[in-house]
Amino acid sequence: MPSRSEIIEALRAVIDPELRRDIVSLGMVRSVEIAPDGRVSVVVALTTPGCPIRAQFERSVRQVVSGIEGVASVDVAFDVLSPEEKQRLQQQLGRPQGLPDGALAQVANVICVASGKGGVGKSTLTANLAAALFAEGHRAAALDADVWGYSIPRMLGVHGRPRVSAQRKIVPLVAHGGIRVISIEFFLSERDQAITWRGPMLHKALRQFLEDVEWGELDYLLIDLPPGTGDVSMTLAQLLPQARFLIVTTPQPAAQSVAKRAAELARRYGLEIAGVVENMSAFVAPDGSRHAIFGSGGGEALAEELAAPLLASVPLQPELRACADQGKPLVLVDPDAPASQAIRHAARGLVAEMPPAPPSLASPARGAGISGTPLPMAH
Ligand SMILES: Nc1ncnc2c1ncn2[C@@H]1O[C@H](COP(=O)(O)OP(=O)(O)OP(=O)(O)O)[C@@H](O)[C@H]1O
Repeated sequence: MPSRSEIIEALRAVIDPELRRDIVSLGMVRSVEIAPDGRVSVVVALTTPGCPIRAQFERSVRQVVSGIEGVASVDVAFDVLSPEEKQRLQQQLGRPQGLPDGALAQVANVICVASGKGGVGKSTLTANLAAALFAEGHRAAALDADVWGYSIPRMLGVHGRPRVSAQRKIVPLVAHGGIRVISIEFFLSERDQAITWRGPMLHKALRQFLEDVEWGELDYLLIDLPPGTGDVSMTLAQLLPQARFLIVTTPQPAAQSVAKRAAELARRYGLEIAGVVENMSAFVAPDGSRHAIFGSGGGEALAEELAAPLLASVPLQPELRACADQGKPLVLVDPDAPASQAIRHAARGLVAEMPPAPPSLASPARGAGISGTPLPMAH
C-alpha cells in the first residue's frame, strides 16, 4: 500500500500554472485518503470555484499519483480555499493587494509588452499585435498602461470617453470593428493634458483598469507598459500573477543589457517571458538592399540569454510609422508588408504558446480573418 508521504511528495510535481508553485507548498492539498485496496482519493482546494484550469489539475494529479507503486486507482475532487486560506496564500506569495476574485476571469491570456527603454516601438507593436490577433479571429484588447506616454488611442485611431454600463462597469472603446481599448487618454479632460499622477493614485487607476472595466470574454489582453521598470510595471506585475511578458528590443547588441531589465522585473515577480521581439531590424530598400541601421543580432542574443523564443524581427519600415500615425495598423492596411508579416508571425508564435480560450466561451466579437498571405505557424 502506498504511504501518505509518498503521495504528498509526488504531488509536489503538480504546479499551479497561475501561481507557478506546486500545490503542496501552496497548501492546496486538502486531503489524501488511501484505501487498503490501493484506491487513493485526493482533494485539491482551488482559489475560485469556477477555476478554468480545473481539468488540468485533475489530469496532473491523476498522472503523478497513479505512477506510485501500489496505487490501484486515483479519485480527484475539488474544494475551494476559505477566505482566510486565500489571504494567507496571498501573503505567502507577497501579493497582499491582489485583484478580487474573478476580476479577469474571462480573459484567457494577459501579455505585458515591455521594453528597457523608450522609443523602441513597444506601443507600435502592441497596437499591431492586437490588430493581428483580432484579424486572425481572436478576441483581443489593448490596455494602454503607458500612462505618461499614451499612444495606443492614436495608433488604433480611437478617441472618446467610455460609457458606464448598467453594472457600473467602464465599457472599453472599440477600434477597427472589435479591438477593445482602454487608455488613460479616455479619462483626461483635454487630449494632451499632462499626467502628473504618481504613487497611490496611479496604483488606483491601474487597478480600476483591470477591475472596473468590462473586458468581457477575451483571448488576449495586451498591456502596453511604460518603458523601463518603474512603478506602473511593478504594480501590474504584482496585480497580474497570470501575465506573461513580451520583451521588445532593438537590434544593437548594446541594447541588450537595458532590455534585460524588463525581463528581470518579470522574473522578480515570478512571471514568465513569452518571448522577445526585435524591432527596427534591417531596412530593406526598394532595390532589395538591406540596411542594418541599428545593427543586428540584439534580439537573438537577448532571446538566447533569457532562454525565451525570438518571436520575430520586425524590419524598419516607414509605412509602419505612417499607418500608426493615421490610426490604422499596418497589419490591417497591408498584411503582406514585410513589417506586417513579421508582426503576424510574432502573433502566431504567441497563439502557439498561449492558446486562446476554448470555443465554449466563443462570442461573436471575433475578428474576421486576415486577407494576407497565410504564414507558416511559428514553432
Ligand atoms: N519597425 C519600425 N519601422 C518604422 N518606424 C517604427 C518601427 N517601430 C516603431 N516605429 C516608429 O518609431 C516611433 C517610436 O515607436 P513607439 O512609440 O511605438 O515606441 P515606444 O517604445 O512605445 O516608445 P515610448 O514607450 O517611449 O512611448 C514611432 O513613431 C513609431 O511609429
